[in-house]
Amino acid sequence: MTHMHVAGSIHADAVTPAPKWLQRPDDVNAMVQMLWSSTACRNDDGVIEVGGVSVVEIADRIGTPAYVIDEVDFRERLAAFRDAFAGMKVYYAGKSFLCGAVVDWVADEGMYLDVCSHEELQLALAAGFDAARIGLHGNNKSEAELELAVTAGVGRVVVDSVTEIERLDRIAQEHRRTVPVLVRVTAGVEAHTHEYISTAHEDQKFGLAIGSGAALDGLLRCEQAAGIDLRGIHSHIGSQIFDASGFEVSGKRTLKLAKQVARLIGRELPEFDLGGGFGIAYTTMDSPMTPEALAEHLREIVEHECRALELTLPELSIEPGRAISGPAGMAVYRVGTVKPVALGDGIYRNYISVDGGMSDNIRPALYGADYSGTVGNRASTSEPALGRVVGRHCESGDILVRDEFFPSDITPGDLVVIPGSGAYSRAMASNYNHATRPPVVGVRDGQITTLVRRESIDDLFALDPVVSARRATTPDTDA
Ligand SMILES: Cc1ncc(COP(=O)(O)O)c(C=O)c1O
Ligand SMILES: N[C@@H](CCCC[NH3+])C(=O)O
Repeated sequence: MTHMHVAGSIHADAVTPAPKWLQRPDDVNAMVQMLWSSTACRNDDGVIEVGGVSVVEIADRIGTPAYVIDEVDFRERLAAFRDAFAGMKVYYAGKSFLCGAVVDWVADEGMYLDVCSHEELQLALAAGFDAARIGLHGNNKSEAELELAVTAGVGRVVVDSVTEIERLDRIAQEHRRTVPVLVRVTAGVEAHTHEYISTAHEDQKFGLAIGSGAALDGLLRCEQAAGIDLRGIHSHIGSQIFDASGFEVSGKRTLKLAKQVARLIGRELPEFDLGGGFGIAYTTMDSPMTPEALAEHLREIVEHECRALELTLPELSIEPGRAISGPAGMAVYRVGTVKPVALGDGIYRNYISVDGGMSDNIRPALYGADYSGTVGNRASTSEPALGRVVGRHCESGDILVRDEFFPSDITPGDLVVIPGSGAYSRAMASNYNHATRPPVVGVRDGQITTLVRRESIDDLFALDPVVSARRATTPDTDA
């Protein structure tokens, strides 16, 4: 077992018994509350409600598994970043979760949008988002993708290699445009997070390394490119980061590079993007910073360095994704089987199998990510028992919640609700074992709205020419 935490329930009076070191109800409640979106609560019947809708109603009407987004909470988090970072541009990182409704919410809150693929760019434009407020990322942007960025007039392209600089310059010139560009650099920082979501060390695919001189070379190439308007530097150190020290080191190294560039090109670069990566609480072991605290830290770091280097303060921007979409979402599953497995010394663990799994949340399998969970359809007074929520896929690593206390009377038909599921869950969902990807519903003021519909088996069959052809010629036996 890695560690214990409580996710349990939402109200102090119903909190699942906490470990000994966490016995003060106020502490428990505050930490547990952090995991959930702002309108989530357990109602008088012991059922979890969000946006004024009970998870029982959601499960009955929409089915399970389902992702549920608390619209009020999502918008509050957008606004909290916008206000805390006033004077800076806040780009919502669409990779964490993007759909038409989210594009609208980002636009309504007056914010910017970070897209990192041709498809995300197409979605944002199809949903009517102002191209000038879009930033495009990606380490291997295609010709078609860059062409769309140029012709649509995206606000900035963050370039990631010399090949891309040459490609973008050519495309921009073909269209007689000049494209605003930031150069993504790696500052050689070891961010305190999982290796696969750490992006500022130099031996990986993103960015141009400061240490080797590649970043300086890329910046100078951009400055000389007729199709490129070099605006500044971009540095993203990684994701699910709680500690500002990584930003401090990368800020120092990046601004030193900005100074060096300013000397060589005879002008200061007007923009600097610090990336995203701000951590959220998946369990009570995590303690995220507020947007206000983050803004203060990041401002201080940049102001201090600029003063020391005698640089004018550039226009700053950030790209939070998870910190906005993550806590706004929860996943709802139906329990299918409960299997107690003896661990020795009279201890057992309940393997709680639900109707989803690694196809709708790959993060535990991919990063060893830890989640919390609770029974959502009822409160229980039964003794807590150690549980592991597992999916229905053909993998023993198909785990959704590794260690959590659930009521010992948890039973098939119960609903398991997993908070913190708004980011990188639906966005990274797959069709493994031909699973159909779950829907995303928005809840607000007692209403359920489909944000992304559930995939059907017909959607999957339609991708398969053999099955499609045979179905077309086989009489319908269901009739
Ligand atoms: C360049 C860039 N910006 C922003 C983000 C968003 O990260 P997060 O969702 O952790 O805030 C990422 C993902 O790690 C990224 O690679
Ligand atoms: N997908 C990752 C973070 C995104 C990394 C993007 N550079 C996660 O679930 O934590």
